[in-house]
Amino acid sequence: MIFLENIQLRHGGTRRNPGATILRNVSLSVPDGAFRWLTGPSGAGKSSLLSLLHLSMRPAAGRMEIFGVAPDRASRGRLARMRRRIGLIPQDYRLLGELSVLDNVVLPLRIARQSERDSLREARAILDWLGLDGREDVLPDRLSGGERQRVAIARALVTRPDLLLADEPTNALGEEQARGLIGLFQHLAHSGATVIVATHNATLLRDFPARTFALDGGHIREETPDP
Ligand SMILES: Nc1ncnc2c1ncn2[C@@H]1O[C@H](COP(=O)(O)OP(=O)(O)OP(=O)(O)O)[C@@H](O)[C@H]1O
Repeated sequence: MIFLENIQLRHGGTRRNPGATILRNVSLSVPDGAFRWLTGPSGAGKSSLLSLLHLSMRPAAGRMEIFGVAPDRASRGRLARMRRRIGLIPQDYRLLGELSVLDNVVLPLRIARQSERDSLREARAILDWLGLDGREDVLPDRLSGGERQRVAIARALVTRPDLLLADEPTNALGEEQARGLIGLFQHLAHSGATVIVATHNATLLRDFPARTFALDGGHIREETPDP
């Protein structure tokens, strides 16, 4: 369960200068096992909201709970454990350039100290599903944009996160791949994960109807009901 109440988020603040307000009075709740779209014009605050939910940014004001825990009251160790339950597909992928495709995808499992054999098996299986078999040993800068995006997707999915945050996860993919991916995300939600996907893609929004948060100017302009 995700719960935000009157959240305010600022970027680039210092002690003297509080920085620009990016999110204003954002309140929302998302139950476990729900799929939600997040949409809105460029600069509306979608990536910032995902960073907040990824526990990469702290709100300047408001109340927040992820997995029933208020991050501002959690210990450092607890925060780290919460982060490990969250998968993020960033808009800019953030792959490690000196690591192969396979090592980028295995890394979160190594950090979680899973057995190396199981980790490699799981990473290979997900790379296969994403059509990246045969690309395991390649460095990210030798990949196409769509391949890079699929590596970022594999890295987020390999830990089987309880909360999956995806920032424009289909913008470098073909139509067929994009539809397959959203189908997979909805399947993950049916299996109990909470999935939030930021997109501008009107075709996907139409073809995969789900409750949608429409952000505009840093606040939720509209929350469409379940279709
Ligand atoms: N590190 C930063 N420092 C200061 N301002 C920032 C920073 N990152 C983003 N912003 C500002 O925050 C606002 C929201 O940006 P954000 O990237 O969250 O929007 P978005 O809805 O994801 O946009 P897009 O669809 O273009 O990705 C914008 O005005 C942006 O300029």
